[in-house]
Amino acid sequence: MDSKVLLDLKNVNKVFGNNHVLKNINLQIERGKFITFLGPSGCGKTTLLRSIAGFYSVDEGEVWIDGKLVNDLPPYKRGTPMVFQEYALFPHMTVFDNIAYGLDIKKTPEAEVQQRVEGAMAQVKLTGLEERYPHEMSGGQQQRVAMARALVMNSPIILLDEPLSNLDAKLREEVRVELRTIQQDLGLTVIYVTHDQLEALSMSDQIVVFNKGAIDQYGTPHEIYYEPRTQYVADFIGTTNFTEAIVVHSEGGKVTVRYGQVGDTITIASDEKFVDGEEVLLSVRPESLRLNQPEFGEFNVTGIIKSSMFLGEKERYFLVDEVGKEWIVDAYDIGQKTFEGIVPMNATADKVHIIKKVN
Ligand SMILES: Nc1ncnc2c1ncn2[C@@H]1O[C@H](COP(=O)(O)OP(=O)(O)OP(=O)(O)O)[C@@H](O)[C@H]1O
Repeated sequence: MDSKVLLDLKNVNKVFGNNHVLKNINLQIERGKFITFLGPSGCGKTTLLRSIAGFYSVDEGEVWIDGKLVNDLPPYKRGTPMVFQEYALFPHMTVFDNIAYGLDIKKTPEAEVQQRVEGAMAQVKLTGLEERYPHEMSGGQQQRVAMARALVMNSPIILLDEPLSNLDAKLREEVRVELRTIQQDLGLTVIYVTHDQLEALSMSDQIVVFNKGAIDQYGTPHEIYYEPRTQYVADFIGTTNFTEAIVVHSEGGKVTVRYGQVGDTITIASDEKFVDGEEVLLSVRPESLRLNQPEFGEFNVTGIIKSSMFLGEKERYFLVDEVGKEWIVDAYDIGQKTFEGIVPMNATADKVHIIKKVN
């Protein structure tokens, strides 16, 4: 086994009654990475996390942690602590006691508990706050206590299940940065569950996108965003425009497609195999489109601006093309200028992604 691989899931299946919740999950996670399980509610993220931690046994398949098959081991023997929503700190215990809890259960000698808790507190920069109670700490500090509680056990993997979901937007952003910094500084392997796309994109080394109990894509944030493998992934991550196209020619990683009413063609790079005549989808991100800049990109669409919306850092335009299809175009740096009412309007894109259709 490759020693870089810390967690290896082989053909994992989990069924609740007649609900097939995890379908043939195959996944390898490398040491020292921040991995995010991303998907809408009910797609199986938590079930997989709990199956890794040992709270659920899998119905089929194998769970390997650090080269060891752990299918039959209970949670405390797997050493993969989970941090839940609200961090599950004990409100009546001091920070020190909260962090020491797992060691106390294992009847660790007192001197060792003292030393390890102090070490973990120093790692997450909480030294000096030993005697505080959770309600006397900020949300970010509580998150760090929860991390220290996992660190003190010398765990190979830390599992976090939507740990920021109860924080307000501003604090969430702060704690995100903090969590990522701790993970990188200490070289931890973290699996993080969220349904928040921005959170996944901004924190992760790799993202696993779940679709109804199966993995649709496993890749870096950039790959997931710019090279979504399926329509589902493209749609779930951020906002995009889809349009139908037909493959005219495909050779050497370059695919030429025909699209739109006029039958324009464009050549797009892709690792996937396509055949001539194949029906495909094109995905064009709103920020890849530029209004009234014909030289900007090869892909183009013409229509009428129906409405616009001010979103702070950008203005979002809704353009309706000749066949009544609506396109979202995001324009940055335009100040007070507005394109509303100008007809016809042309938008061009420099980045277009091609996606296989699933039948
Ligand atoms: N203990 C259980 N018994 C029966 N069904 C369960 C159990 N746990 C989860 N499920 C079902 O399995 C499916 C996946 O749930 P899971 O919690 O893994 O999804 P999720 O992607 O984590 O969603 P969320 O973000 O809402 O937690 C759901 O249909 C859920 O109802």
